[in-house]
Amino acid sequence: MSDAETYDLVVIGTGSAATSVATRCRAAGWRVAIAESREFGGTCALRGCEPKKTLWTVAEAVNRARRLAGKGLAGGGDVVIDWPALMAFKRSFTDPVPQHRAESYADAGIEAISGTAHFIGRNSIEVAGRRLQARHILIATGARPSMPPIEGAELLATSDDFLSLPQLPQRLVMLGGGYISFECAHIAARAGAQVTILHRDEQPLRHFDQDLVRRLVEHSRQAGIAIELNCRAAAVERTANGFAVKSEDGRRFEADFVLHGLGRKPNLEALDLDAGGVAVEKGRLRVDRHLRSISNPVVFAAGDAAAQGPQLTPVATHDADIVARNLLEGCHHEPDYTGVTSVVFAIPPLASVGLTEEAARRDGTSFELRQGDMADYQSVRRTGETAAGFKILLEPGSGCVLGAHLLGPQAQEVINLFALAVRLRLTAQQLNALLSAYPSGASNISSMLG
Ligand SMILES: Cc1cc2nc3c(=O)[nH]c(=O)nc-3n(C[C@H](O)[C@H](O)[C@H](O)COP(=O)(O)OP(=O)(O)OC[C@H]3O[C@@H](n4cnc5c(N)ncnc54)[C@H](O)[C@@H]3O)c2cc1C
Ligand SMILES: NC(=O)c1ccc[n+]([C@@H]2O[C@H](COP(=O)([O-])OP(=O)(O)OC[C@H]3O[C@@H](n4cnc5c(N)ncnc54)[C@H](O)[C@@H]3O)[C@@H](O)[C@H]2O)c1
Repeated sequence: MSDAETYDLVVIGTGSAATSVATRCRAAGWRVAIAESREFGGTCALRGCEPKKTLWTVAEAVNRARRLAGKGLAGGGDVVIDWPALMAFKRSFTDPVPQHRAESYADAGIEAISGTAHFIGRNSIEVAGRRLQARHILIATGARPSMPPIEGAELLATSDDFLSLPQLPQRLVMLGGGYISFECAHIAARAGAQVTILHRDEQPLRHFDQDLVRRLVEHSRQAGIAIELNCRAAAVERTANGFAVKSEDGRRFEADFVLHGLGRKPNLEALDLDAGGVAVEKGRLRVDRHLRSISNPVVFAAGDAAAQGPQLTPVATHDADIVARNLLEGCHHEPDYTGVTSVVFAIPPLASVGLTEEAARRDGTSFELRQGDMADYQSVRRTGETAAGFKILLEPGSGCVLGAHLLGPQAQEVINLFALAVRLRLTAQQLNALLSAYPSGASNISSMLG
């Protein structure tokens, strides 16, 4: 073991919650080290949003070609996904990331270290046989699949495995009706696989508007995805030619690949937080409203590891901004998760920002509702898509946009305008003042607001 090296900041992790803190502190003249146990780049760039969106883009193109077959697109019905070529295309985005990150750390003068970091004292980290002493430490270690109480859970494949499958298996069973299962199911189904989602209750994608979720479930079923509700996975076992999943109510599902879509939890196990005096409760770091450990003021947390907002990239980058400002300007900044936008990249996508009708009713918040089906809108018909709808919640009196929920071919883009409205407390009237390009997804907003 070498003597301790001293730093102003040691960052653990190289994902969306980590890098900008390291680069901003380094730009301010700080001595900074960053440690990573896997390839440099984190989940979003290597194993999450980015590779998933590449696969989704091709699956969506295939879906669109099939839907437009006979509507001027000759041969559209014959378009298929070439899975190995799709994987090669995906790797053209992901493969360069680690090297690129390593070079940018070196250019910035940040010491980048490969290895799993853990605490050896309140302000000391050990990684790759080196002891690093730091004025500040940032935990940005992300999340990992939770270990569910399912017999044979070690047989489950993860989203990492799905996103790098060399060949697509024929029969896939997805456990859990959340983001990962829906997104992977829609991609795999368009690539010709037989897909089943098992969800434990009646409300898959439970943070989304449930009327639109029901519409998406029905549409997914029409696209050939079997969705079993009230079906809690209880056990997985190997069979002669694959796997079998048993549900609590005794049903059995055969598969070649069984995906874990059961939720992710902060990735803290390897850190030896006790050695650092970093308090944890029920698997979550205890941080104050400045994202600082309540038990060790040296330590900050951000992103999925901090688990203060939803496990999403915009939350991780927002946390990173707050931590960088707390480190560089004094510790008085707090994250504000108002108007965090979220999209399930199903086909078509389902998007959401702000208050849902269900939450408003539960909390007794008054609202005016604008809702409707958009399947007949020209912008939707032109894509051949048949499932589209919206629901918007407005504050009575002021007309401020409290929440917006969209299903349809351009939902992932149009939702951002509503997100701006929710975050800045814009009114329906102000949103209606938009002179949007016509025809476009955004030009439907005035019809939605009525
Ligand atoms: C399949 C999938 C699809 C997703 N799609 C979307 C999407 O479309 N939109 C969206 O907003 N969000 C999406 N997310 C969520 C998003 O990827 C995460 O919220 C975001 O990447 C979290 O960033 P982070 O920096 O907190 O963690 P991460 O990016 O996970 O970075 C943590 C890093 O820390 C490293 N690490 C962990 N422990 C140690 C240790 N002890 N020592 C050293 N290094 C360590 C890990 O190897 C990892 O690289 C998706 C997630 C998944 C899994
Ligand atoms: N597009 C995106 O932004 C995106 C995509 C993928 C992942 N993510 C992030 O990653 C996180 C993890 O994704 P996820 O899909 O694993 O989790 P999730 O929390 O979205 O969904 C997990 C679901 O599994 C269900 N479940 C739990 N145990 C079950 C059982 N035994 N049988 C059947 N169902 C069961 C739960 O009710 C829950 O609805 C998400 O919460 C999200 O923040 C985001």
